[in-house]
This record gives sequence, structure tokens and C-alpha cells, in this order.
Amino acid sequence: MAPQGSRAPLEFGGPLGAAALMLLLPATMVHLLLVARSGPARLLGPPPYLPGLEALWSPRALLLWLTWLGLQAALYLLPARKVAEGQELKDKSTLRYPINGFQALVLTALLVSLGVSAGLPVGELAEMLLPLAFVATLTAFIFSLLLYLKALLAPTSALAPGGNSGNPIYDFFLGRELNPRIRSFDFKYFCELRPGLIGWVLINLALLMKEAELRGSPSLAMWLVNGFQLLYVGDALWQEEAVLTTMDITHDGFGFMLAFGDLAWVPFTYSLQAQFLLYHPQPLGLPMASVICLINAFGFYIFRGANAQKNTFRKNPSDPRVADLETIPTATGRQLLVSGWWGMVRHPNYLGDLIMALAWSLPCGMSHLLPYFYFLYFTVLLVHREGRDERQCLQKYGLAWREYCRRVPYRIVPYIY
Ligand SMILES: NC(=O)C1=CN([C@@H]2O[C@H](COP(=O)(O)OP(=O)(O)OC[C@H]3O[C@@H](n4cnc5c(N)ncnc54)[C@H](OP(=O)(O)O)[C@@H]3O)[C@@H](O)[C@H]2O)C=CC1
Ligand SMILES: CC(C)CCC[C@@H](C)[C@H]1CC=C2C3=C(CC[C@@]21C)[C@@]1(C)CC[C@H](O)C(C)(C)[C@@H]1CC3
Repeated sequence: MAPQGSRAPLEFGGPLGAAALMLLLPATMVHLLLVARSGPARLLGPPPYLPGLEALWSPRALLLWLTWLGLQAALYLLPARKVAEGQELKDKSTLRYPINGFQALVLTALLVSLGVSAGLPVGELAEMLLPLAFVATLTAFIFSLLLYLKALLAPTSALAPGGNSGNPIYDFFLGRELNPRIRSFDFKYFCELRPGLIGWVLINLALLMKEAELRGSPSLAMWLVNGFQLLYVGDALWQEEAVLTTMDITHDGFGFMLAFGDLAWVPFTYSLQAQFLLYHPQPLGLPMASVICLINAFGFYIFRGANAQKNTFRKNPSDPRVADLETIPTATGRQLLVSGWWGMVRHPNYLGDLIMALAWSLPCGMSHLLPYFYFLYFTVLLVHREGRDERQCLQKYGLAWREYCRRVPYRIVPYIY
């Protein structure tokens, strides 16, 4: 049984680390937004200027942001093609989740297309990124505060394994309640996949349209970045049910880390390559573009194959697609895959994700480090996440996990790490 509440070991450097991250993450996001549009685009230099409140605050941006959240919430509430059951909770109950994320993406695309044909200046979004990121951060702070207060009324069985240390800063950052809901509206599940992810591809599209406006047509590099990231987001929403087995949904509470990550960090920093390309056009020939497409396809193949194999196996170990794979039994009654993708390294899905991250930066050329920020940040995030998952699995599976580590010694990259 995993240690709970104040007995759970503190992560992210404890309260001090949590406080530092709450300041550093929004500051980094603003830095990236400013640097992407500056001439030298130096990731490691100082920001070109320090924005005043007038550059950050815009009632128009607030209205736009709230409309966006409202639209995505309305799409979430539409009838779903399927309702899925989440993992079993501490009190042995399960929650139900609507599977209509892809439908939300398609309906948003239809609405945006209608808007564009009616003359809606979507490209203008490109100039509003700073105030939009600011209001998204503000909403994440307010939202996390409300979630923290809501958790005070929640029963102990509804609390997350971490995030209940008793230190308010740490708990505010990590999140106290595992699945905060009002009726059937699940806030964490909604935020993880809808406003931020769909917002990310909409921002990319706005940057592409702005480029077309400025230079006559979008560049090949911009097409590639848009195409790759649309594939990633479309896939996440198509495979929406798979998110129910991720650490974020099954283990982490919903606090500032995920609220800010989902609502602000994902749309405004994950679109960094497209932002960079708008202000720093890069020549890209067809042969190089083809190589980059192959790298992305290779990464996607590993990412999708590994995630699909684990999800199929977790849903039904006798499914003919996974029934022949070798497994290790554990004391919990669950098994661990030890052949197929999960016999190659202990986190093949991270490997595929990292290869794709590299493919998203390559269209931006080699002249700047800035477009490689995502790849660098993502490597740190996944190495840290892998460590967290490893500790959780050791607690869950004990000796069986040790045996798995002996049989599959590499964590993410075969023969390297
Ligand atoms: N773009 C982004 O910013 C981010 C993307 N991601 C992506 O999200 C996806 C999900 O990541 P995440 O939730 O971290 O981790 P995983 O999907 O890898 O899930 C880890 C869990 O899988 C189960 N597991 C581990 N090894 C085995 C095995 N050998 N056989 C069967 N089950 C096993 C364990 O849970 P159990 O046994 O309880 O089922 C473990 O806790 C990944 O593809 C990752 O790349 C993640 C973070 C950020
Ligand atoms: C702000 C901090 C630096 C940390 C925030 C981390 C979050 C941005 C990420 C934590 C796990 C995520 C996942 C995805 C997006 C980023 C966050 C929220 C994911 C939805 C991306 C699409 C994938 O296909 C996925 C597997 C569904 C991802 C699940 C985890």
C-alpha cells in the first residue's frame, strides 16, 4: 500500500521546490514568448524587454479565453459516443468519463472554418499570445485555489496519494483531490485533453495563417510543425480513453502543477516552434523535409505501438493482440509485460515521444537553440517522470518490479539509459 498524505515522501523539492516552480514556470513561459519574437531569439540570454502590465493585461484576451473555456466545456457536455470507466479507486468504486474529445476537436475545427470563411481574423491570435498566456496563468492560479478549498470538504478517500502533506504551498502545487468533480464534470480529465491541447493546435493554425498573410504562403517548415503536432493532438483525442491509465489521472491530485500545465504551459510553450518560425523563417528543402517526416513517423510508430500494447493488455490480458506476450506475475494479481515494446526498455512510449519532439524542432534549422527548448524540457520532464513512476511501481509491485528491472535493464533508450 502506497504511503498516504503526510507520510508520502515529498517530491519536486518539497514546499521550497514547489514555490520556486510556481514562480519559475510562468516566468519561463513569458520569457519564451518574448524571445520567440525577438530578432536574436536567444534562449539563454535575457528577455528582450520586461513587459509592463499594459502588455500583459487585456480585457479582450480575458473575454476570448473565457469564451474558449466555455466552448470547450459545452463540447465536453455533448452526448458522447462512449462512456468509459476509469481505474478502480481506493473505495473500490470507479468513475465514468465521456469519450468525446475527438468529436470536440472536429466540432471546434468546423466552427473555426466557419469563422474563417465569415472573415474571422484567426491570424490575429498570433499577436495576442502574451496577454492570452497571462490570463491563462491567472485562471490557473484562481482555479487551483478553488480546487484547494474544495478539497477541504472532500472525504479522505477522495484525496490523492501525494499532495496532502499538510504544507499548504506544497499541497496547492501538487493538488489535494484526485478527481475533483461537480456532478459528472471531471475538471482534471477535462483540462488534461481539451482547452490546452486543442488550444495548442489552434494557436499553431493562427501562426500559419499569419505567416501566409505576411509572406504570401506558409513555409514548408510551418506546414510540417503544424502537421506533426496536429497528428499528436488528434491521436491523443482519438485514443482519449488511454489517458485514464496515465499517472496524471490515476495518481496525481489536481493542483497548480496540472492546472497551469494543462491550461497555460501546453498551449503557449508547446507552440514555440511555430512561434519561432513566424518571426524567423527557415529554408527547408524537400529531401530534408522527407527525412524529418520519417523521423516523426518512426517516433510515432514506437509511441503509439507501446501505448496501445499496454492499454490493450491492461484492459484485457487475453486479447489476441497481446495474449502471446511474455509476462511477470505480481502479488497484486496484475501482470507486467516483459516482451514486445515493454521488453525493449521500461518506458518505450517515452522514447517514441522524445523522437517526435526532436522531429518537431528540426524544421526550425540548427541556427538557434530556442526551437529545441521543447526537446530539452521534455527530456528533463520524462526522466523525472520515469523516476517517479519507478518509485510508484516499486511500491505497488515490490519484488516483481525488481525482477522486471533485472530483465529489462534500460529505462528509456536501449543500451544508453
Ligand atoms: N507531451 C507531454 O508533455 C507529455 C506526454 N506524456 C506521454 O504520456 C504517456 C503516458 O505517460 P505516463 O502516464 O507517464 O506513463 P505510462 O503510460 O508509461 O504509464 C506507466 C504505468 O504503466 C504501467 N506499466 C509500467 N511498466 C509496465 C509493463 N511492463 N507492463 C504493463 N504495465 C506497465 C504501470 O502502471 P500499472 O501497472 O498500474 O498499470 C506504470 O505505472 C506517455 O506516452 C508519455 O510519453 C507524458 C507526460 C508529458
Ligand atoms: C508545468 C510543468 C512543467 C509540468 C506540467 C506537465 C504537463 C504539461 C504534462 C503532464 C502530463 C501531460 C500529458 C499530456 C500533455 C502534457 C501533460 C499535461 C498528454 C495529454 C499529451 C498527449 C499524449 O498523447 C498523452 C499521452 C494523452 C499525454 C498525457 C500526459
